[in-house]
Amino acid sequence: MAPKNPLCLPSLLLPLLTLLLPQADSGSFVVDRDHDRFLLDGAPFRYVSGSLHYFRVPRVLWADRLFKMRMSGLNAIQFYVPWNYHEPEPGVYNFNGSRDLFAFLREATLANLLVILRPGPYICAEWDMGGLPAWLLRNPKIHLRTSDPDFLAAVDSWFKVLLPKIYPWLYHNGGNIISIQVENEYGSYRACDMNYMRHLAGLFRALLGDKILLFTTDGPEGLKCGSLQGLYTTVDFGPADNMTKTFALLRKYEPHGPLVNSEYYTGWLDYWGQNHSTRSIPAVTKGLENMLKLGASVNMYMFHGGTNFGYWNGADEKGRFLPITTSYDYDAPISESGDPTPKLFAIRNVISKFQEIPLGPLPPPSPKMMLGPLTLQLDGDLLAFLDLLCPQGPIRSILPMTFEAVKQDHGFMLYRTYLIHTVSKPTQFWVPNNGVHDRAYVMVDGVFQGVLERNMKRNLFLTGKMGAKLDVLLENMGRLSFGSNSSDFKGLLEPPILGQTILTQWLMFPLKIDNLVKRWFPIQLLKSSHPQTPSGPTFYSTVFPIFGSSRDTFLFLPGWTKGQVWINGFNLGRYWTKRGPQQTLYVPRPLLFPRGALNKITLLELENVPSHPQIQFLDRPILNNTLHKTYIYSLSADVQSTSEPMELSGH
Ligand SMILES: CCCCNC(=S)N1C[C@H](O)[C@@H](O)[C@@H](O)[C@H]1CO
Repeated sequence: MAPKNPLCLPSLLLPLLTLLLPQADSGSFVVDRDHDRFLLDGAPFRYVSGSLHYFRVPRVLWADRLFKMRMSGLNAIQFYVPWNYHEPEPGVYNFNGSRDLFAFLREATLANLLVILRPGPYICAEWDMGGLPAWLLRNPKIHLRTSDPDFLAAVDSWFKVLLPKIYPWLYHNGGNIISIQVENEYGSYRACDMNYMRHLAGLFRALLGDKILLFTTDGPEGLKCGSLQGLYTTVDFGPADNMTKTFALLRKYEPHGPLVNSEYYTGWLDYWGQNHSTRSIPAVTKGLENMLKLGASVNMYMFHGGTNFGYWNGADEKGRFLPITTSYDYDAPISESGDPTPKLFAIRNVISKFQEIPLGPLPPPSPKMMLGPLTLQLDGDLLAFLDLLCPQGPIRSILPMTFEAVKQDHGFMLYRTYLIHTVSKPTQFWVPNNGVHDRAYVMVDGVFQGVLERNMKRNLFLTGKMGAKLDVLLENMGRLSFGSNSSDFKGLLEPPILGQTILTQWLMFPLKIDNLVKRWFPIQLLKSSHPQTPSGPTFYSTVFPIFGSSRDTFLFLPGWTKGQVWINGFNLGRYWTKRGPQQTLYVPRPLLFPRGALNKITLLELENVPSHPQIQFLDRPILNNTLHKTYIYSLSADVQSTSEPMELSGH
């Protein structure tokens, strides 16, 4: 399967040498401007493609998802490469396990699917910082997505590692990659720096050779600044947009060649605290059929969304900071748990009018598991484990430092100071210039006082004796992934104020929570000898066996407020039961140990624990908490509805 590099030449030399060496009769994928179409190996070709993101699906499930996409009638897939997923630190690269994108390319080949690759460097995708690594912000003056030499140096260094690895996978080299996108909707970015786009185009050509089709994608309003001479221009729009007008606009940039919609939205993303997004089947299928009738090539975004595991979700800012939910179900044709939906069959039916569909049935939905309720034990307040969570000890500074300044990219950091005088009357504690990025959980001498949140007007009043410990746990809820006009630094961006006093002399504790949870697994911590009354961020856990085989399931946390979950040491993602709309977290079956082996679940609850610290595993997702109200009453009378009304309120 490995594409051609018969002489095992140094990967950087390959593109140059292919210019000299006669090419074996390898494949070709080109634009035929005379007939407004693509040609694949000389024959007319139209792709019907779907997006799925390997970085949102456990590796053992890739083949399953790709098979279902092929059986849906797709002949290609499209996916991004998140830079921050593969270069966790400058010069440190990770292409292993679920980050082995070359294994994913191999699986796509086995599924008989061509590939449209989108390596960025910026990808948006509701992914943390749109795929750009947070360590870029250790240089606070860097101008992202511009010809800023510091930014370009990091981009060059990354692409000089990635693109030579991609080169053998190009279609004309025997691989399955038929086209490659440069940047992502650059026309929607304020900078509009054509030197940057030209630099990228030159870099891609130098490292990938002159045969691969390079293209750009923009919304209609972005075509002016996002397109570039020498890169094939494509557009993105959804079912509610005017296809005729949008393609007419595209023709101003590509008078000849195939019409391409690189992102036809089959659904949409979800934000914590907002209604669950859906797109209707008739709207989606009508728009798809109209484009296919025109002979356009279409990529459906998303065909399978998957999950924002860990801390990987991004965020948007629309007057308010809006983090993306853990579920990236996207109301896509293949559900978050990999099940074909009615939307998939409707789309498959449309495709069958235009091209051959593989014979045979779609696999049925996977069997699901219900379990519980399970009661969790209190392991202890987060503060009780500070030495283990920050073994190297705190960083001391007069003013608070950002996550980036202390080289903590994701998760949580504890900021500690001491009251220099007694505050006997309730006194306002706040951070000027909206400086909480993104949520602050405030404790005085270990007693939880409440929460401050970015872009949310909320007052918090404290009292405390001179010398009392003031702890502020800062949660990074994910970096802006779209349209941000400035870098999204995380942490306490300004020194907090208590009454009239600016608080200085801070200790910063970057918290390695994932390392500790992994160390705790699989043992069950001894019950804390002195049962505390939990206050503020607190760890809970339990162990449980699954008899028989493990199955997909959905973790439901009735009565819990907000926090993070780990299953067998794997960071499943964030929950925010109190805010919704997502009420359950998808648990992929490969994460669970079958046949009686003990599984361990650990929660870090950040705010308030229910009177009964229980969890359940359900056989269906709850992504729209109005559904939750009806469903939960049919589940069991003793589990009260926990979510608030849909609009943002309270915690
Ligand atoms: C609120 C819209 C955020 C901007 N994103 C848009 S328009 N989209 C285009 C973008 O290219 C893609 O990566 C996804 O981010 C998609 C939305 O799912």
